[in-house]
Order: sequence, then C-alpha cells, then structure tokens
Amino acid sequence: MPPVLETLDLTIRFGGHVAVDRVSCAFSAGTLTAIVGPNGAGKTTYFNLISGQLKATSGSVRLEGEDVTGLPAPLRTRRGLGRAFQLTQLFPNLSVLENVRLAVQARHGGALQLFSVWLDHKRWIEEAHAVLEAVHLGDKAQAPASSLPHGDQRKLEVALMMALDPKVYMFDEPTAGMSVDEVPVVLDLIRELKQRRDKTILLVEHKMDVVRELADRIIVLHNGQLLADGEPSVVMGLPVVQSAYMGTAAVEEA
Ligand SMILES: Nc1ncnc2c1ncn2[C@@H]1O[C@H](COP(=O)(O)OP(=O)(O)OP(=O)(O)O)[C@@H](O)[C@H]1O
Repeated sequence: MPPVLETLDLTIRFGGHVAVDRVSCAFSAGTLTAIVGPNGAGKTTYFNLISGQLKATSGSVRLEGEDVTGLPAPLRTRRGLGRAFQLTQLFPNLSVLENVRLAVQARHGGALQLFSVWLDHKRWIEEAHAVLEAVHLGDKAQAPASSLPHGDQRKLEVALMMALDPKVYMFDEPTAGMSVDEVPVVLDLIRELKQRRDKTILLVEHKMDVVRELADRIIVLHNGQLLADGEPSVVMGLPVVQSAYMGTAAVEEA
C-alpha cells in the first residue's frame, strides 16, 4: 500500500537557520508515529510544513500520492490533513456545539439545498453532540467557546478535528496544560482512533510514557534532521538517541 502521507527532502530555513532539514519520511494508515526530539528540534515546524501553515523552502509534501506542497492550509485540510485547530480559528462567541456543528457541516460540504437544509441541520447537530460526548464535553455544549477553561479548550480542538474526520490526524502535544484527570480522556480518544486502523496518526509528545504506550513507530528529530526512525523499542535503545534525546529532554522533563 502506498503511504498516505509522505515528505520528501522537506526543508525550511529561517534566515541562516535550517529548522527542518531534508526530512524524508512516509506515513501509512493504521500507524501511530510519535515524533520526538529535544526542544527546538523542529517537530512543530515539521507539522506546520505538513499542514501548510508554513511554506517549505524546498522539498515536498505528498498526500495520497499527490503533491500538495503548493496548497494553502485550508485546501490541505479539505484533502484530509487534520491539524488541531488553534483557538483563533474558532468562533469564540458561538457555543461549543455550534463550533463543532460548523466543522461537521464543512465536512459534509454544507450544501445549501433548501429542501434538505432542515434535515441536514438536525443531522449535523446530532453528529456534533456525539463528538462532544466522545471528548467529554457534552455538558459544555451550550457554553460560549471562549469561556472554556484551558483543558476543555484542548478537548474542543480535538473535537473539531474529529468532526472533520480527516485521514491524517496530527496531534501536537495534545495533553499539554491539561490536569491529571483530563489527560486520559484525550489519550483514550487517540487510542480509539488507532484501533480503527484506517487513520494515519502523527503525535508530537514529550511525555515518554505516553509515547511508549501509543506509538507503533518513533521518529527522532534533532537540529531539524531525521536522526532515527523505527520501532519504539529499537529507537529508544539507540545510543545516538540516548545521548541526543534521553540525555537532554528526558532529564529536563524529570
Ligand atoms: N517562524 C520562525 N522564525 C524563526 N525561527 C523559527 C520559527 N519557527 C521556529 N523557529 C526555530 O526553528 C527551530 C525549531 O522550532 P520548533 O518549534 O519546530 O521546535 P520543536 O521541536 O517543536 O520544539 P519544542 O519541543 O520546544 O516545541 C527552533 O530553533 C525555533 O527557534
């Protein structure tokens, strides 16, 4: 099976600094790949290049075999690249439910055929409710999105991504800033997505216990370069990874 997502020599320079340096990597459906590396290694920048938030200096991004390097972020989203929304992309004064409903509607194309609009609207709202239940935000459905505390906002980001039902899910530290009791909700969702076997999941995560439990594969970025790539047990044991990653970031995390 051809990879769902592929980067080929993907590179971005900021002035003289090469933040992502010729990264070639392919990602297949049914696989959760954790992207790890010390602070400043280029993980988020790599995500931004894949999702289209940043424009590559050179190299390319392919989605289902098609070159999407020239496409802006919204068109990549439409092709099935799911990146957690930033809060600035929400409608802060609309309710949590309405925000998710809009994402559901966008996925269905949102065609305004008058005879079916009422029926469709009802269906979209039902779907939005189901997504909110899945992320344990059912009781906040009517709250304005802007009023949610931080942990709930992160859950809403995941809900919006799920509502779009993308082929590729990109999670950038999805549990950062969450309280201890909120973390399992998001991890359970990621686990469920993984069990569906039809999704390609990319996860940037500093918490190594989470990585060990969820990842089928780990890639290590260091100074923008792909340092290692393989099964978690193998990659975590590589001396180069021990010194480049475990020796720095893990100590900082501890
Ligand atoms: N817009 C930008 N302009 C200039 N430099 C940038 C920009 N974005 C990122 N960088 C630099 O690129 C490098 C990679 O940053 P990036 O945020 O991708 O690292 P990271 O691996 O995600 O780090 P962390 O784990 O701390 O989130 C860093 O040196 C950062 O300062």
